[in-house]
Amino acid sequence: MTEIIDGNAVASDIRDELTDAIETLADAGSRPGLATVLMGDDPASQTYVNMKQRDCEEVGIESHHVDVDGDAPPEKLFDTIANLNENDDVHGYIVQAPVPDHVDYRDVIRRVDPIKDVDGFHPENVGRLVAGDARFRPCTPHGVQKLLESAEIDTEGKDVTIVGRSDIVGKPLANLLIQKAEDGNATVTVCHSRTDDLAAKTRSADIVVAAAGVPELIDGSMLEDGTVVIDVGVNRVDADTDKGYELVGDVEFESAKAKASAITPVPGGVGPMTRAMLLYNTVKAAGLQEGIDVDLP
Ligand SMILES: Nc1nc(=O)c2c([nH]1)NC[C@@H]1CN(c3ccc(C(=O)N[C@@H](CCC(=O)O)C(=O)O)cc3)C=[N+]21
Repeated sequence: MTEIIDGNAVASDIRDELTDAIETLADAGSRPGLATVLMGDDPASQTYVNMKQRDCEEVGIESHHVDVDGDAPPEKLFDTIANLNENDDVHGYIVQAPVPDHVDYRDVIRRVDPIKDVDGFHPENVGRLVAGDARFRPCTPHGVQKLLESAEIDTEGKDVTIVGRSDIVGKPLANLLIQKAEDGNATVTVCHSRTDDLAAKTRSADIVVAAAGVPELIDGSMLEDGTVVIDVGVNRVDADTDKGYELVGDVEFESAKAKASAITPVPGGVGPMTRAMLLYNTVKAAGLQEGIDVDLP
């Protein structure tokens, strides 16, 4: 039987455990605060921002939100960032990607105070992660590690094929999984759109992580029996539903499930974990900034 790894359940457990850490902070007179910044009106981004606000309420994190007009000059966004850097009630914040085309996301990230960079995207935090001294693990890669751990899937000595080389998933996850650590020690292959013979790379893997942003790129014919399949894709494709779209992963679920020993669904797999690990980083940020030791899950 193929195990369906339930991201909603694992994320919920993590939120429960974070509640204890948030109580420790409260006893010391501090309440963690998370802000989201959204420039423009991308509908998917608005959905995520709303979900993050609900998550915060559930665990007792104060949530803040700033909207920036999509047509505003980049300086408008930079001013928002400067204000958040100064705001002691905000321990962490994220600038939702993508930003409009006239803004360079790299210029944005560099302005975020690294101690408040709960996405883990600032060059200082990227450098620390690569050096094996991570402060904030990027939320999606960290969520993938926690999902594997929850399903008792050991990465030590395993061949992991990551499909996708993004700065927010593929690259940091590859770095985390090769580290000399209990949740690392894997042999990692990173594939991308220019990879020759992708199927050969996925077939030779013990664990496949699909993070290319291409709907149903990976199907069962590209997998050997017994593979663990982690689907990071959250693609909105037009469909005849109430919302006018449906969410589709980077994995063709049914054919992959027939081969996999364990697989994550979309929705309900990695997505909720990304949000849970954002709360985790916010609690960690609050502990660091307030000088309070917190126990993290
Ligand atoms: N600065 C920044 N940080 C991010 O972490 C970031 C970002 N920008 N831009 C966009 C991507 C995407 N992302 C998701 C988070 C949660 C779900 C999620 O919770 N998905 C649910 C369902 C969502 C739905 O119903 O639409 C699920 O898969 O079950 C998905 C995608 C964070 N991102």
